[in-house]
Amino acid sequence: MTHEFIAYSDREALVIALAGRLASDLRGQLSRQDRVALALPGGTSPGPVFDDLCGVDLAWDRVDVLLTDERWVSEDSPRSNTRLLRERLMVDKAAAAHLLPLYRDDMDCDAAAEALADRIEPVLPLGVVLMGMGTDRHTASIFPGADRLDEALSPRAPTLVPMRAPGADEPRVTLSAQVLNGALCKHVLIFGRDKREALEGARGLKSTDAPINAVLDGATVHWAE
Ligand SMILES: O=C1O[C@H](COP(=O)(O)O)[C@@H](O)[C@H](O)[C@H]1O
Repeated sequence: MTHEFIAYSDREALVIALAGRLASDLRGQLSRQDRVALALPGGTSPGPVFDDLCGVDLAWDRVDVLLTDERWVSEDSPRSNTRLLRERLMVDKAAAAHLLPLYRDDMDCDAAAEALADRIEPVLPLGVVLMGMGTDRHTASIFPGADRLDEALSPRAPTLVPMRAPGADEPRVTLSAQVLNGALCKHVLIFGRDKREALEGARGLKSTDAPINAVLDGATVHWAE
């Protein structure tokens, strides 16, 4: 399994470099094709990257933005990843991008997964993906011990998998490892010594114990303390 690991001097340096890298990946793909799909994580880490990325000059009207995963909570919840995207990415120049939400308030996540997947599939494969990781080594909402973990890791996985896990506070939907791995450019963002240790400790573990391992091949990991 090969991935590149970049350690930055501090978080600010990481944020500037990563936003620049995502922008250049997007520009490169937009120079060769009409549209690009960009998948982004939620949680606590990516907000500052979104703050920088949203102001960059590129053909945002040709970018389809989606989440790597969503917590099944309405958009007025502070835990909503869609809310984070709307507030921190879909502003400034990036407001011209097309957002494909991973949440519906009229259904539970099991009933909605297929309908949401129908809207995502026309924009696949992903052009660029940024993923996060928890200290339990979950990525997107592919958690160790989750009820549909094997399905989310399978090469025959559906696009979007509903997920419940002991480590997740609420039901989720997540892009499967197959969809995440289909991206032309893969990046992982992690902050803090504990996450670096978790990543190093994942070496040699099965993906069921360390789901991050299922998406690391060919990825660039961006880390700062
Ligand atoms: O719950 C989630 O967790 C991961 C990691 O989040 P962080 O707060 O530790 O940065 C995130 O990548 C994922 O999108 C999110 O739903």
